[in-house]
Amino acid sequence: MEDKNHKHVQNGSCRDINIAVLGGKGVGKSAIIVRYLTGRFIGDYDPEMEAIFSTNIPIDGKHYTINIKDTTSYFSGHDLKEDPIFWADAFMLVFSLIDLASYQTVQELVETLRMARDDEGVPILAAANKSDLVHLWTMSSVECEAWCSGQQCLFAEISASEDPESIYKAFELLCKRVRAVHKKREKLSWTLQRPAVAAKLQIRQSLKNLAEKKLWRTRTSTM
Ligand SMILES: Nc1nc2c(ncn2[C@@H]2O[C@H](COP(=O)(O)OP(=O)(O)OP(=O)(O)O)[C@@H](O)[C@H]2O)c(=O)[nH]1
Repeated sequence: MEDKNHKHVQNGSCRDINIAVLGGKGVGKSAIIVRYLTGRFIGDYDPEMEAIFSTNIPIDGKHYTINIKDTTSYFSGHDLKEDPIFWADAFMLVFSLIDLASYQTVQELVETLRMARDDEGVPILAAANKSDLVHLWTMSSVECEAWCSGQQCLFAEISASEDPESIYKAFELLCKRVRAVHKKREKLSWTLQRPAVAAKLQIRQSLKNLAEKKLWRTRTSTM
């Protein structure tokens, strides 16, 4: 996504990827974004600040503009404002490995976002931050990862203060997943614009439905 020195590359025609960074209070949302965009770790941020930051980067040879929304804290899925939910192409849900409540917030957020956007296949990455404070962890990173995989969420263990590489990799993973979703959508719309292909697919689907119906009838008649 970036060159070897993690310099963000500026270039001409770009597609946009909007990423909303959500999570509980003090989990490190601003620290992660600043680390990603500037390569630096800064100790304190204005907690009221809500802003969008942009950068141009290449992903697999194509140029993208990544817009990152730093949101103020959301303590539960019910407090979530609608704005970032429908603005984003992908979500980075941050929790702190030293704050169990922040993990529960992320679990609630996954449920809320799935309900709001699931049919669109919007990628979600759960970012377990503050991995450097290993002596203070209140949960097992392995268990968090297992939960995420059960929810079809991406997972990354990161540290904004000590491990910049982990932050770059997490954003890269998320952007690549967005690109895969875009590609799938483009392929679908290409297919739907070609009546002959669409008709072929429809016939194939009807035959499949028919076969399933027959199988179901056979099963129920032998019960
Ligand atoms: N040790 C350690 N501290 C971190 C890390 N990331 C953030 N912090 C610290 O955690 C505190 C909160 O970080 P912020 O980036 O302000 O967190 P936030 O989620 O944006 O906070 P709110 O906007 O108030 O919800 C700050 O004191 C950061 O220095 C990390 O990876 N390791």
